[in-house]
Amino acid sequence: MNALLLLRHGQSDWNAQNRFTGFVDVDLTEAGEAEARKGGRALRGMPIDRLYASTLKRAYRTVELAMDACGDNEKLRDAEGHWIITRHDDLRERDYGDLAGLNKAETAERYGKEQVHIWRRSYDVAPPGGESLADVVARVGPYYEREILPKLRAGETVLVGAHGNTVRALLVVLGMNTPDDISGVEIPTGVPMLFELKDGRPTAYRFLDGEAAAE
Ligand SMILES: O=C(O)[C@@H](CO)OP(=O)(O)O
Repeated sequence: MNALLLLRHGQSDWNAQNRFTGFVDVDLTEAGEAEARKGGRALRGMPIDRLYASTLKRAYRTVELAMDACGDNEKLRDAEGHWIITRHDDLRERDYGDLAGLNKAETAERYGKEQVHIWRRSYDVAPPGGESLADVVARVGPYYEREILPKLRAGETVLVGAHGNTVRALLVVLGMNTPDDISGVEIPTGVPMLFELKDGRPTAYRFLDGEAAAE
């Protein structure tokens, strides 16, 4: 049985500092690296055929660390021993535009909690100079249909290393959530999500907990 696996990156420097990140290419914290390894342990025994990630290092480094901790899957390494990961800009985090780099709590004090919540969690209101979740759906959806869905239909198990808002966008693309109820969905860092498939299309998902798997 094949599956789709989504993995939000581990904690980043700017997650830890509570700053809007978006397209800014910040690295993982040590805690984020540990989360990635823990997520990888939860993937042990999964017959993974293909790896995808965004072009941002917090996403592809999470996939690399998870795969290191996962063991096996040697066919997914290149001649130099690096993990073969298809990286694409369409899988990047939502562009936070003018908010990138700002502290989230300070921004809420300045513009009001409600306004900041709208920028962060509404479906179709974009933060100034940035992308709404609907914009992210419009770039992630076609990439998924074009690149990933055919692999699932061919029977492959695919791991995608992504971001909070690209995972949320994919939940809409996959029909797990709607534009109306996605605002209440938060994605934990470094915890793999396993999607069951029917005719290559995801029908349901659950989180795989690394610690439980390690025990
Ligand atoms: O700052 C960001 O890029 C994202 C993810 O960390 O933040 P938010 O959860 O507010 O959309």
